[in-house]
Amino acid sequence: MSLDIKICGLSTPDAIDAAAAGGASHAGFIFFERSPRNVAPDAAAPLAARAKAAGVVTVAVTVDADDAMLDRIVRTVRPDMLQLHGSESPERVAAVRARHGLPVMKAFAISGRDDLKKLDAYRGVADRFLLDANPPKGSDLPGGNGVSFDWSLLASLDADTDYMLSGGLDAGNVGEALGIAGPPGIDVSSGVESAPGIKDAGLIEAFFLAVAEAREQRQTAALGV
Ligand SMILES: O=C(O)c1ccccc1N[C@@H]1O[C@H](COP(=O)(O)O)[C@@H](O)[C@H]1O
Repeated sequence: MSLDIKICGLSTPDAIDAAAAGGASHAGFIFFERSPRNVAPDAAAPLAARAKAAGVVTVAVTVDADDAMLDRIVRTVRPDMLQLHGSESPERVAAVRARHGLPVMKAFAISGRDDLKKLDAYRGVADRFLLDANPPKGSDLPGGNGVSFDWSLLASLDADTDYMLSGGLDAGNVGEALGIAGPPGIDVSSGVESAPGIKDAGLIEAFFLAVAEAREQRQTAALGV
């Protein structure tokens, strides 16, 4: 089974290259001023072009952005996909998708089974889901907090739900997350940073190695070797 891997919060050519070299399927760029990973559209444009040239799908991450901001990002950065990480309604997701003609990944904060029911109103509207942890109390950010949720909750998701598992992943826990949830995609940001907003090529490489190791182990176990 294939696995999409998104490295999020990229802001330098070196980090793009490390993500692409490791085999990232998606590269995320944060357009949210309060984030230490925030990039201006003008600065993100050449980075996104670099990721695209390496065959990586580019994702613009926004939080309750208005049309003017989304217009500017789409015009300048030309992302392949939009990630809506705020409290966007199903109607807003549909409107954004129609206005820009781009696939939309809608993010949800998960802390219990009831949170997964919220996805239902977005089925057939969002192209994909991103399931993240609830931000810790007092956090200024809706994502990128390095916090995980109970991955076993995902066992109750419909098998055909297309999502990325996100929140607090790193090289040390991604194998366990894959084993418990078996997601179609994973997303990491602070787990591959040496400090908030500073991506570390060594940590990115370690993350991909941990994913490869875990997948190999699962394959071996499935074959009963
Ligand atoms: O990373 C941010 O600063 C951010 C800001 C605003 C919205 C979303 C953000 N990040 C998203 O959250 C996930 C999880 O991050 P982490 O791995 O727990 O640090 C990240 O991949 C982004 O999609």
